[in-house]
Amino acid sequence: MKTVEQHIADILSVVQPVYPIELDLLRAYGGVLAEPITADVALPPFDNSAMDGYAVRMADVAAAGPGSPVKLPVVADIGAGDGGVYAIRDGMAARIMTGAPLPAGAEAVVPVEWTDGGIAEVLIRRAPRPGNAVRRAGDDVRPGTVVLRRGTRVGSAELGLLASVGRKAVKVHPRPRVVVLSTGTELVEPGRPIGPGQIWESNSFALTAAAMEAGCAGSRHGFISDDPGGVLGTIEDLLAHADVLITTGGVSMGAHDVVKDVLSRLGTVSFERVAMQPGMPQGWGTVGEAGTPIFTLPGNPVSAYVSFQLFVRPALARLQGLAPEPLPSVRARLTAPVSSPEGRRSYLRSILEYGPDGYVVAPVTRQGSHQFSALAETNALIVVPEPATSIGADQTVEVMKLPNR
Ligand SMILES: Nc1nc2c(c(=O)[nH]1)N[C@H]1C(S)=C(S)[C@@H](COP(=O)(O)OP(=O)(O)OC[C@H]3O[C@@H](n4cnc5c(N)ncnc54)[C@H](O)[C@@H]3O)O[C@H]1N2
Ligand code: MOO
Repeated sequence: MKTVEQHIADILSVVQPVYPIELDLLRAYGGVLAEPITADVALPPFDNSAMDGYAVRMADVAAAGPGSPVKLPVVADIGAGDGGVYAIRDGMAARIMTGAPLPAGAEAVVPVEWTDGGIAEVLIRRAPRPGNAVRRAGDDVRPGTVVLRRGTRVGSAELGLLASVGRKAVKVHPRPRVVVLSTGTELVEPGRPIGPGQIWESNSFALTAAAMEAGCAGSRHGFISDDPGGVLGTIEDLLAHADVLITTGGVSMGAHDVVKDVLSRLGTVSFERVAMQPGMPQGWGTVGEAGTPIFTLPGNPVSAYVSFQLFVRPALARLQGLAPEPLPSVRARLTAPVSSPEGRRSYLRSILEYGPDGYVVAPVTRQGSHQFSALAETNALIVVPEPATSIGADQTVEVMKLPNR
């Protein structure tokens, strides 16, 4: 059997980033920058007021106090967006609004609350410190600064920053379109009644959401029954809409393991056994003219989910131009003994907590590949190395943190 590392390495040796494209800002949301972003101008571009008030010179207002107000003539009224050229000299004040350019000669802004709010003249009742309520040009960003690095995901803050440095569009690796298709004659759409031998389809929901959690545009195709013609035709149709295809089910030793049969005939997908539990039967390869990566994950719901996190997630990172990092892991103290089949690496569903003595991890009791309720209770996977068949309580183990949990 193949090791987990070998399987990841094989996948990553083929998967390439989605070709970067230039997208208008809101369309770029969720993509990953394929270029560094440099500010051409300073931010703010000019000295300006942080408050509504009066631009003043320090010598005039230093002595202002509640009992000794200072009266100054108001020589200008400067609003945000005012492109005029203004200056004040000793003995003058200018009325100024938040964001308005500071007049030449001004040394501070007195907030309107410290004054009588006068239009022609103003009475100032409190002395500002030098530079009060003044925002200097370039105090946010200096011209020539790289404000966003290549490989940054474009989220809400990044979009705001891109707009504020004047960008209309950016080059990004767009969110890969991940289409999830389940197979199985026993499957029924949730909401519909189930008959004997049937179950509600769940893998495609979990994996579509997991793809979204990994930064992709996930879409659920749903499920089809184990009919070779249908599976082949559906996969071919989906290729037009997918950067990555994920199927679940039909890859082990069963008489109706249709995904395996159909894709083996295409010859680009290999089906292997990886020395792990859950998730031993794995298939992956490329299909169609564009060489679209396809992952054929095992049908057992926990196996499909764990396989996604171990194998598909790093590939999706690579597709987005990101480092194909494994899930983050920590060392934690086990609260209860665990067991594992010899020669296979187990990923045991568990609850990881950080307490006064560091990380502690509690395995859940239901570790079956079909026991999705146990998975939903947990936030981590205990990694039991291949040679180990058991690990005692209080031992320290490696624990992978599951995303978004
Ligand atoms: N003789 C052997 N039998 C099995 C082996 C083996 O090595 N020898 N491997 C077992 C392991 S491990 C796994 S994992 C499964 C993988 O089987 P398949 O990928 O072929 O999946 P199916 O047989 O189609 O389904 C397995 C299981 O999961 C349920 N399922 C499938 N799809 C869904 C779905 N979309 N939503 C909810 N549940 C789903 C399905 O009903 C089965 O119970 O094979 C073992 N067998
Ligand atoms: O290896 Mo299977 O993936 O246990 O359930």
